Amino acid sequence: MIRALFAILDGAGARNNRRHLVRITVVALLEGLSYGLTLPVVDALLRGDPALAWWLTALVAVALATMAARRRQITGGAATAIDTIHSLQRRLASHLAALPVGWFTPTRTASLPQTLVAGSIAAGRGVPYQFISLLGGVITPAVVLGVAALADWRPALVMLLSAPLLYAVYRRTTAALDAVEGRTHAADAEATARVIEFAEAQPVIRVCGAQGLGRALLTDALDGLDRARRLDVTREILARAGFGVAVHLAVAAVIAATAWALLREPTQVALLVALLILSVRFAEPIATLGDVARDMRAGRTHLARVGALLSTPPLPVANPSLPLPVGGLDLTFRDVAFAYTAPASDAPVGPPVLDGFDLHVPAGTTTAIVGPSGAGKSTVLRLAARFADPSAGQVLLGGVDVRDLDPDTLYGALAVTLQDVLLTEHTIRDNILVGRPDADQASLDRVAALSGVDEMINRLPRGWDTPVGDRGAALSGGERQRVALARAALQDRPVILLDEATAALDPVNERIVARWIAGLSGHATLLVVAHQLHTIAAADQIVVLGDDPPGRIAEHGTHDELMARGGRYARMWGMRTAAAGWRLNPRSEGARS
Ligand SMILES: Nc1ncnc2c1ncn2[C@@H]1O[C@H](COP(=O)(O)OP(=O)(O)OP(=O)(O)O)[C@@H](O)[C@H]1O
Repeated sequence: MIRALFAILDGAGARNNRRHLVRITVVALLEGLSYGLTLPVVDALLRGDPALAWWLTALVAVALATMAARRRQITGGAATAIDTIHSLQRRLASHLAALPVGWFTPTRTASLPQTLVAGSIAAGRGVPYQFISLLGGVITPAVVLGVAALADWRPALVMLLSAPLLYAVYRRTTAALDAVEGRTHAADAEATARVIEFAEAQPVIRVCGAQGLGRALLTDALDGLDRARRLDVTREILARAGFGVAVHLAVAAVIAATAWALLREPTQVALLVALLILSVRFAEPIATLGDVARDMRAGRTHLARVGALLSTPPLPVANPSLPLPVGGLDLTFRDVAFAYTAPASDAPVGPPVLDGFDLHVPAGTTTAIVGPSGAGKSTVLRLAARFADPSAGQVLLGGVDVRDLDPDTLYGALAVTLQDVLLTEHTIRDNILVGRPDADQASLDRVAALSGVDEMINRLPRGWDTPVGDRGAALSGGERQRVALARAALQDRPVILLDEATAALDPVNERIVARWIAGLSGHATLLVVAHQLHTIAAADQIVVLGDDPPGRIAEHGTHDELMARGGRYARMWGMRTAAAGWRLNPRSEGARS
């Protein structure tokens, strides 16, 4: 555990905890000495030895020193724990911010609160609270053993022999419990992910009448957790009982050895009594190890998780000092291949989504990507934003491979609006200001007008100060997209990536997106994934991502060029235009207007 703890501490944290280990060691030594002094005191008392006064004075002096050292240990322990928790949580937060976006799968995300909170608390408690028992359980008996050896070697030898045996029992029981704890945590994370999924999917589950299926998935996960916990508790009880029996057997052996050695020597009765008292003192601190075993085991598991998280490599940057060219930036995909991989391994989970994909978006121009659902349009944007890296080929921003750019440089050049708009539980103003916190009201008004947010502000009673609710739940899909568009426009970045929200497929939002694109084109390099062809008809370049062969551009050109060609794009346009003409007629449902 100590290795796991020091492996995750930074320099200052390690120094603090090392200093505190010294305090604990001093207390444990003094405690062992005061236990040990009971031997000469009892011996002198029973013999009527005049040296009793000296031994008593020594015992009182050591007891006072122990009290003072313990006081220092308690105050120092609290400060060490608080500092450790605080600095570790900060490190974990900044490490998380540097991890690749693809790392955040639902199961990993579900276990994060436990790793962040329970993990850092375990690190904080490790030395100040758990090592007290651990070191006390080792150092204090060692001192007692030393004192016993000075009086008589036979009980001391039994104590010495029992120590490795007790240690072996302790290691064996904790190792078995570690394995169970690991399984419990995995079941815990799985159940948490299922609970979140179950809660979030409620509307779909109810509308589809799939309550039974939803509940079955949830109860399966909870049953798994229940089984793991039962096993955990059973093993815990057996382990504690086993260790307790081992400690009592050790005490019995010491008492038997003492009695066997000294009972036949009537002159040594005083020493016999003193050694019997000492043998109990020997076992006492060891027995407490059993009590803290669960805590220590849980602590070790939490520390291992924190260690694993901290050792997850951050987004690799090949050449972080490379700067971007000043001014407009072009975006190039050069012979890119990409397949999604399983979270736990690098094994592809399906066929390549992109294969031999080439695209050049000149600086200051607008390129739109269209194509059938699942063709890989959003994936192109994810690669441009480096939410994932291609398995082959390159994505170049301003001529520089995005893998060579420090994340601050890369994200300093990009504004990204995804299909699933992410808003935080603050006001409309706060959510837009995330893009540029120091922006003035004039800038806010400008982007609000460009993104259709002005209409919302005028309509909503609290205007700019309207809370958007949990993840923007108080706004419609189209309204959420408008806030996100305003945020991206406020960022004023040379490159803007927009994945149109399918939740905003209505003529009003379509016009808003078209106006937003027109307002920014020429000022920034725009790459837009479009679900509404009308929003991107004015784009400088439209690329159609095909599914035959998949992951490649089937055709590209301007709207007029593609229409004149009469290929895929023209067919898509024709279908969308035809679909737009359909409406429900009260008299003949499905009739064309
Ligand atoms: N995280 C993921 N893990 C595994 N496969 C994924 C993941 N995300 C997307 N895919 C798969 O990759 C393919 C391309 O997905 P992508 O989201 O890029 O398509 P799209 O063209 O944007 O679709 P849509 O128009 O429906 O949004 C799809 O087959 C999809 O199932």
